[in-house]
Amino acid sequence: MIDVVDVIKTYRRGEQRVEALRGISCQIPRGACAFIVGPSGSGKSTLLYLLGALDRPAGGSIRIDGADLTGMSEADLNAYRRDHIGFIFQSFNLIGNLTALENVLIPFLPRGVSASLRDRAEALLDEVGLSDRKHHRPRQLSGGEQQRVAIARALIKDPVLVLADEPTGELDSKTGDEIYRILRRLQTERATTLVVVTHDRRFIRPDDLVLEIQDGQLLTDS
Ligand SMILES: Nc1ncnc2c1ncn2[C@@H]1O[C@H](COP(=O)(O)OP(=O)(O)OP(=O)(O)O)[C@@H](O)[C@H]1O
Repeated sequence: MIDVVDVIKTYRRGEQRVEALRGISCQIPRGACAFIVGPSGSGKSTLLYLLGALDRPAGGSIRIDGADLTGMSEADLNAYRRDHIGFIFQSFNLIGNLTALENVLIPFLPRGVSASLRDRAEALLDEVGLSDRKHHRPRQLSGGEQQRVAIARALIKDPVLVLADEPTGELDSKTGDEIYRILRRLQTERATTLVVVTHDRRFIRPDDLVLEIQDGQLLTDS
């Protein structure tokens, strides 16, 4: 369960203060699929980054399965993000000179890769339909294939939470449909919580949680 209470985020832009989030409260049940929607500049990515421990709120609290992100030291926050949260970005963010398999293993490269971990990475690439692309580099892969590598990379650490920021924003609609099919299948199989920022509401299903933001405030939470 993700528990967000009265979260505030303010940015400085020169002399100006931008109130990106103005008291957001919501709960996302474990294993849910939640979509953050709203107009451009409303605070969607800001909320996603706070949930992903990439930044800290100026006020309020965020708990994930009881872990209080807002109370953590910088080192603990970095470790929490590294070990428990998977990220999927619009522009895939793969490392160009590494193969698909090596990209999936990135979260573990600094700590060493065991044979069983390598097997797990290969199995994940099989699951996202890239069995015959494991040793290709990103430039040899289509956008949809690159995003599938990114999905495998997000899942390799068995995260409690997967965050996706416009995951189909750079893909055509057919490829986008495919990416959501894969994401949802893997999320359901693993009972991982998935939170997605999108402009495209056609991917939202009736059982999903919809967090609609406008001017840094939540309009609805269901
Ligand atoms: N690092 C930053 N410094 C200053 N202002 C920022 C920063 N990041 C975001 N903002 C501002 O905070 C507000 C919310 O931005 P955010 O990126 O969260 O919106 P968004 O809903 O994700 O927008 P979009 O749909 O266009 O990506 C905007 O006014 C934006 O300009």
